Amino acid sequence: MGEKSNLITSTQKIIHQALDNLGYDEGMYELIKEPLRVLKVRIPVEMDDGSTKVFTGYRAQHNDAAGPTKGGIRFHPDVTEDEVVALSMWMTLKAGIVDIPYGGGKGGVICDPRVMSTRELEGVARGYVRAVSQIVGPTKDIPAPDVYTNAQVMAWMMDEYSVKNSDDPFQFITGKPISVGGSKGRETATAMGAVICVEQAMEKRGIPIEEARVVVQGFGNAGSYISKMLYDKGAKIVGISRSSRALYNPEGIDIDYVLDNREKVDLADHMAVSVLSNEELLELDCDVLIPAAIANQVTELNAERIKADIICEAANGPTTEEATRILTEKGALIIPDVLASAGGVTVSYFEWVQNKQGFYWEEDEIQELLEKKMKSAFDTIYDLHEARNMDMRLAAYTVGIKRTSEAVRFRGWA
Ligand SMILES: NC(=O)C1=CN([C@@H]2O[C@H](COP(=O)(O)OP(=O)(O)OC[C@H]3O[C@@H](n4cnc5c(N)ncnc54)[C@H](O)[C@@H]3O)[C@@H](O)[C@H]2O)C=CC1
Ligand SMILES: O=C(O)CCC(=O)C(=O)O
Repeated sequence: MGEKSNLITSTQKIIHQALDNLGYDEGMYELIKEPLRVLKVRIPVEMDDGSTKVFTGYRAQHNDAAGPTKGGIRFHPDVTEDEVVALSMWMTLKAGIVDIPYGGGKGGVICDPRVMSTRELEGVARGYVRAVSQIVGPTKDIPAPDVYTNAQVMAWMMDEYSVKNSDDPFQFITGKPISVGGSKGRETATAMGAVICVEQAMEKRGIPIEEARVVVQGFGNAGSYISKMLYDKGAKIVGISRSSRALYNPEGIDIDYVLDNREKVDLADHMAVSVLSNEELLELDCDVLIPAAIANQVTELNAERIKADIICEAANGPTTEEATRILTEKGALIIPDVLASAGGVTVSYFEWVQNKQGFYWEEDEIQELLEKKMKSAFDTIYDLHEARNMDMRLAAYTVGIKRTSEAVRFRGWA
């Protein structure tokens, strides 16, 4: 069994424990341990050289008892069905944690946008929507951005959906550009949610933000805004990375400079005391480590050497089960992915609501609502972790699975 399959088995194990905590029987677990639906699709795309390439994609719908399924679509060469399945289960947990009326869904296409032209990327985006069109829609399953997909990709997807569904196509997908029904604050929402959690955790650990040394892995949508927000609040960002390499400077990296120059100088090597690998980055001396890239980064192979006191999982699935055990035993406070990265889906929900009502809120209103949801979610999970002496991940799963399991029971499905 590969590493990705471990994503499913470890998720199932914790969901099982969470359902036990809530007093459910095996029947509930039998239903919830797997998605209700998984669709595999083939997407033919005409490439720039005139050839046709067929891409493989997936859409998993974990459970829609509590509402339509919801979750991002990732374009990445390492996408697998197992990964998409695990990601859809985590989306159910996120929706439960921030208390919004969705179940979990997730999609992915095996492709590498870094080596594709804009035209080819648009072909994959539109082809994916045509391929999954039977099972998605504003009342069934609402996609959103994830790794290597962004607002432009969401706009192409919405436009493709509008070809066959001309009524209110904005409600089909979230994370869109503002001019086509996007929400203010969605682009920064995942980062803002994670930063709110980091601040709450620092308070618990007595670390003043101005004294905090922070390492962030990944400098995309989540990682770059997290770095900028914490930098603006006075934290020292001592390490950052992209897939190719990482920068370290114990005196702190000028994040404004990196953001202003990222196209020109990539990750601004000259600002670093050392240029490292992504593996070395994770082991740097710091107070807060924020994996914000891909899954399976902190494992039993490096967990002992992780020095951070707080690990905030802005990425989905960055820490394995064994690594969670090692870090928890070492006394680290883990803010699990299903909590730390729930800001994105929260503001996606606000976007969907705004699309439905046709009235749009200001950014400060969105941020206020997001802050309220994230703070309340953090407090509920942290209090359960303390009161019942369970690790933060199990506490988060216990809170997160409640909404869907209750909906399943009320509907008589299990
Ligand atoms: N964008 C969103 O709203 C949400 C994103 N997330 C999660 O946050 C994480 C990052 O997503 P985004 O920032 O949206 O993606 P993105 O595509 O904007 O950025 C991904 C970043 O990860 C880096 N990366 C890719 N492969 C890597 C590797 N092998 N080693 C180290 N770094 C690598 C890339 O260089 C890039 O900096 C993912 O796990 C995603 O599922 C979670 C919730 C919502
Ligand atoms: O914004 C959304 O609906 C989903 C975001 C997502 O895919 C995630 O939280 O992993």
